Amino acid sequence: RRVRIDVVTIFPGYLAPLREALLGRAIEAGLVELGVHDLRDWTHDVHQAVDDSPYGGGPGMVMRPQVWGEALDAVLAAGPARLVVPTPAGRPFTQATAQAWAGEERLVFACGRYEGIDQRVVDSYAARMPVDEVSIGDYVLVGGEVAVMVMVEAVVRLLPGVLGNPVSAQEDSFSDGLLEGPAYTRPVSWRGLDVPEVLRSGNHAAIARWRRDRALERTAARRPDLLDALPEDALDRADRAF
Ligand SMILES: NC(=S)c1ccno1
Repeated sequence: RRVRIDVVTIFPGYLAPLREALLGRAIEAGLVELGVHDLRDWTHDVHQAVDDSPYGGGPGMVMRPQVWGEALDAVLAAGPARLVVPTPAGRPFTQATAQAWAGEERLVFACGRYEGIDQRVVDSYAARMPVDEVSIGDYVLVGGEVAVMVMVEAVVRLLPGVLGNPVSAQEDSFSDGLLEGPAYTRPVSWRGLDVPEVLRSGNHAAIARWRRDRALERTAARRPDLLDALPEDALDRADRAF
């Protein structure tokens, strides 16, 4: 099953890293198809204007609906898709979002400047297809391109055949609702710091318990909100003892 991903942007070169390394290999292996389109290809004026000043006044510029409408009509002509618009004003993009989108056949990402795309673009397409305005975090970027790369990587790594070891996608941070704990590899001692004994004990129950305790400890310290969001039965007695 291949996924088709299209990205519309005024900075197509910004998306070049998607063709590197793991994602590049997934594209070459035919696990994912990637199309990057320059929004300015759908302008008709000599200045290739893609934005204009906002009605109601205020700082910055807003991206023009006509250009976006022609671009998205052209890209969407290839078939139904989920339209994704990265924006700081969006719903949070999480691992659950990535899991859900990994099941889609087609994703189209519209990269807008931070000041945004004329709302009528989202409103007109939302009438006939799924449209998600999502945020990768509470900070402001210059445009949506970096956010699209984050989301494409989070989705594509979940596709069958992309990760060498698919189990790790299941055991990701967040898959059990907790942050992952610390990881270690050789040498046993490095700059006076030793690998925790238990990890070399061969006692798999003790190792699992230690790892769970470290995940609970880290989650409580860094992301208490994730602990609060855990379902009632997620923590067993040993967890609670922790
Ligand atoms: N936080 C997100 S998704 C964003 C897009 C543009 N600027 O910030």
